Amino acid sequence: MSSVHQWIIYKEFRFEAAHRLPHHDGKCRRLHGHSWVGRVYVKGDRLIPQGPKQGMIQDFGDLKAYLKPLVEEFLDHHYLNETTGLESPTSEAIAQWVYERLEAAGLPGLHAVEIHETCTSAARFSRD
Ligand SMILES: Nc1nc2c(c(=O)[nH]1)N=C([C@H](O)[C@H](O)COP(=O)(O)OP(=O)(O)OP(=O)(O)O)CN2
Ligand SMILES: [Zn+2]
Repeated sequence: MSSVHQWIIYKEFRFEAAHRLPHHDGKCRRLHGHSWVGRVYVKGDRLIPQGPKQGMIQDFGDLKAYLKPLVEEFLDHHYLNETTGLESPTSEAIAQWVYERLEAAGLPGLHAVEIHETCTSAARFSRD
């Protein structure tokens, strides 16, 4: 009987951005900002056997390259309601938004995207 191997790695990304939740019944209705932390999780079932990426499922540097244009063009120092086009840019909605863009960019092994809005609040999006 053979065992199934699986590795999951993540790359963290950070951005400063403003948002508001226009339908919220509390303070989040008002324009405010966060130091957001995101994580993209990638899975793989084999380690690259040789060469400069030996022992990796994927190079963290390659993950960073997929994230960079998203962070620069849409997330860091942006108003998320405008740049994402989300009516209510919650952590949940932003996690899905990032996931779908990474998926469209063809990131191999994409597993999940996590968005931490504050030190105590986060959401994770993945597909079954
Ligand atoms: N499920 C969600 N709930 C809330 C979201 C969200 O994206 N998903 N967002 C907000 C607000 O944007 C708010 O900025 C964050 O809320 P909260 O964690 O309550 O922030 P606090 O600073 O009050 O956190 P404490 O650690 O409790 O002080 C609201 N809800
Ligand atoms: Zn907020």
